[in-house]
Amino acid sequence: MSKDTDTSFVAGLEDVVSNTSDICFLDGKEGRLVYQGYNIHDLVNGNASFEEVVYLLWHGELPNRQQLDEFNQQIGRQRALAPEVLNFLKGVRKDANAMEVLRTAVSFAGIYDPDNGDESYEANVRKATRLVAQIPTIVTTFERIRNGQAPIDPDPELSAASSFFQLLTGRVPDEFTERAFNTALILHADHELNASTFSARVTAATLSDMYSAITSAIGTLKGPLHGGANEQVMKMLLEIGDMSRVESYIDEALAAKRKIMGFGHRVYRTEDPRATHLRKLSQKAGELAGETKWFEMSRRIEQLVKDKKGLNPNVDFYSASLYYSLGLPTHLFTPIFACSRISGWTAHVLEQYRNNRLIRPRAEYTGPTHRQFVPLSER
Ligand SMILES: CC(=O)SCCNC(=O)CCNC(=O)[C@H](O)C(C)(C)COP(=O)(O)OP(=O)(O)OC[C@H]1O[C@@H](n2cnc3c(N)ncnc32)[C@H](O)[C@@H]1OP(=O)(O)O
Ligand SMILES: O=C([O-])CC(=O)C(=O)O
Repeated sequence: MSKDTDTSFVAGLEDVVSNTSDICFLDGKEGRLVYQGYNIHDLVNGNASFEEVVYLLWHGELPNRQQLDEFNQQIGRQRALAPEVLNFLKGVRKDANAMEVLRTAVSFAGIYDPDNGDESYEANVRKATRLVAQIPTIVTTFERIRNGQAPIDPDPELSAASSFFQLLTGRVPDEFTERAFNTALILHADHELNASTFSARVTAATLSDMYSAITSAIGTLKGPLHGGANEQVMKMLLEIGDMSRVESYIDEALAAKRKIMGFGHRVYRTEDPRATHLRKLSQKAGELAGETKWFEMSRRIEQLVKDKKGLNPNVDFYSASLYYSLGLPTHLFTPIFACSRISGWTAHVLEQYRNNRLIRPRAEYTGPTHRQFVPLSER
């Protein structure tokens, strides 16, 4: 078959540049992650709030005091779910996968969004604000319902980090938990053209709506090669169970050519700069919880995988033991990733709408050509 394209096949689109973007700069050789010009280390060390980072990703500038107060109010006021979405959460099977519930609830929420059908840019910013506000409410409310607990009304005055714990447990978290969770939300907020963000942009580029794009992204984040890895890391730690079993577990897994979850990255060839913060927070959270074994086992796994395979931990590795030490259930780890990444997904969808072109790559055809059709009666 004649070839009508000059470009050659690149497995997994590795290093292929698909669009320009002002949102996030990733230097895989130096291990640098920059949101709209700000290094994540400066955002974390400067005690930025997650809300400031969301504003930065969407508008390209950090908010001043008045802009931040207004933005916090907008988010706080939009946390409550539409009754139809709440009823969906009450009716869905209690043993459902939390990411599947989130994916379906977000898709459902789009139908009841007050701006449904309005595709103006302003309406899309309002939809993005509702998504940032309501995804944590969906995640925490379903968790309570499935545990036989009554949903909790959101408190519009709380920060995103505090609100998550209040909606889950009914109590505002202590200072360390609030700070650690806020940091984790900042670190997961955006990451250039990762698989789920790309998926959101592909959907948006057909000029489909914001909720369709985010539904695509949630389905993509769920996979264990992407956001789903954080849950798999904790399952691995629990399965190993004890420091004495770490080395044999890793040796067996590597000998069987199984992937060690939370290691490796398509772009970073150095330490993932997010892991640097999450490692410290995991250690501190373990000390405060009075159980350091998950952190210590993680450190040992890190050493072994580095020595034996030359691989570094990614964002999903230390977030697992951190969340576990903060008392969060393992099956909420990937939905928590979505509570943060919704900021980056929506920033990219808005950017796609501002400067759109349909995303439609080609495949290199490897199947047969010119086969002779045989009628059904002769096959
Ligand atoms: C938020 C995020 O999405 S971060 C990533 C989260 N995912 C994970 O932690 C899952 C484990 N990691 C992986 O599967 C991969 O490293 C990915 C998916 C992140 C990147 O994948 P790719 O860039 O396609 O790299 P690929 O899978 O081809 O790996 C290259 C080589 O390193 C090996 N390798 C990569 N990651 C790992 C790992 N975690 N454990 C063991 N070996 C690994 C591969 O087996 C392969 O070896 P080979 O060349 O001998 O066959
Ligand atoms: O960039 C990627 O491929 C995956 C990742 O680390 C992220 O989405 O945070």
